Amino acid sequence: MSGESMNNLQQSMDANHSSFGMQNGLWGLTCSSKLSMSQSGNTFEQKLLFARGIDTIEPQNIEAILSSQFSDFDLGLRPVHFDPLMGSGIFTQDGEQWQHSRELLRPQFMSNRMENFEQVKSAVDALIDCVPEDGVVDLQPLFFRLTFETTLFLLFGKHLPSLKSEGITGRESEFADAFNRGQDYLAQRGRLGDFHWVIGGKDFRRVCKICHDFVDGAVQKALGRYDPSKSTDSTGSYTFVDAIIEKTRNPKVLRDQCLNILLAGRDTTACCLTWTLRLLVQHPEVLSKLRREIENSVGVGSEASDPVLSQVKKLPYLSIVIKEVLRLYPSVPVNSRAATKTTTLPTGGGPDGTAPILVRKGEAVGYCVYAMHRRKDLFGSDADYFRPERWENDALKDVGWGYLPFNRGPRVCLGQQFAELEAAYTVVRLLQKFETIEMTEDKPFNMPVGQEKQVLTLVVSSGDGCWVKMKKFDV
Ligand code: HEM
Repeated sequence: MSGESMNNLQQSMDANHSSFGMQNGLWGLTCSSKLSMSQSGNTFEQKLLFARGIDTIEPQNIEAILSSQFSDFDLGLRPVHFDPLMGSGIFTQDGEQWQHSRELLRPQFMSNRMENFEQVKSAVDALIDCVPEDGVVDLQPLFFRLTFETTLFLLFGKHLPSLKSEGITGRESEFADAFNRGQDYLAQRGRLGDFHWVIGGKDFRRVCKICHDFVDGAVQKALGRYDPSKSTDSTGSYTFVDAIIEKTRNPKVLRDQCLNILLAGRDTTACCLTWTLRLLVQHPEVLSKLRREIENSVGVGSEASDPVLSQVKKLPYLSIVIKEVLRLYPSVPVNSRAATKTTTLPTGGGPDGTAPILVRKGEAVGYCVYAMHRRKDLFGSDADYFRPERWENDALKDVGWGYLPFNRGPRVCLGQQFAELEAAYTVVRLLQKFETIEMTEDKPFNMPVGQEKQVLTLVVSSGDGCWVKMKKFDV
């Protein structure tokens, strides 16, 4: 992971009043001080050269762009920025094309197949086996490999070309490296807005080709084994790619949809897991409370049995821990849409910033979930702190559009259920297997929450990884 390293997103936003919408693309955070801005509470109008845009952390406005005025907005330049790597898939489409993809993919996410969960289990076991004897390990790259492997499984099942027998958990594959680099390029293109074409040289073309060749190989295999007379393939299993093949055999369409899901599913969950472990280690009282919950429900120690799906779903403290992690570190921290016609947003205009605000056709509206999730008027005076208990007894039930880790509205995340389950299961297994998880002496992370080094690509990951020392339970 490379990308833009910064002390933290919030500081960058405060310093610049942010500018996450000006690029008329996705996650286009700029760091310019030459912007002309008019500030109205939580919504800002910005001008850069001839472009005007709106940035907002106002739930009402975000609800408008994502739901109540859905047709007034689209993805802006995202499809153009992402095209060389991702082509046309659910993540880059608008209008009828997007609707078609959503209808195609939605049933796959709904059918919560046990086979997927079994695969998550074996990938987590492999992760645990990667922890060295002395227990000192950076968990962040391991989480990235875990979610890469599980998302690939979701897409292709066991039928992957060129993966070694031990799976990609054993080594970073050429494809994984290329996909990482490709995403860095996409993030840079997003930040450059109309000038995205500056990024797109030989190396970018090379990584796109590696990714395309790999996915094309898996698609060809799936096409080869497809039997139209059966609703499962001839080996009895049924994967995302099989489902899409029932609607189209066009290899480019299949490649694009698969890459789009891989993009959506991998880094988001890996970042969630990284921040979860960092926050737990930084807050031993939360870690102990969580450990007690797991001990009392599914047991801990070398003899503890692998939890079943229904047990993982019924861990109330774990569920608010993950909720709180995604409040402080929403995997997609910055996002944007562009107006398809001249329209208004409910608030942010007029002398006191409470009147509707104009958005002209083509202008971008950026929204920063990261900053919104730290608003003290929404989450309390201790909003900057990690305190899962704030979610207890439905205390935040009225926060509505103020809490948005998975988006809402027609384009709400399709993988939410899968991601929550994968993250919860991984945490349970780690706490079952390891008696202690703590900071290392060499690389402690004592910075106050939010002030640590962060890396912003399409997601926000940790700039210092997640170095911990873990001790297994005695056998
Ligand atoms: C903690 C983990 C995750 C988080 C925080 C997350 C968050 C999000 C967000 C914010 C969006 C909206 C993006 C936009 O419209 O601009 C999104 C969309 C999406 N996510 Fe997730 N996601 C996670 C995991 C996953 C996983 C594991 C998958 C699939 C394997 C997935 C599949 C999708 C898809 C297909 C969309 C596009 C939906 C559409 O445009 O209709 N996500 N996700």
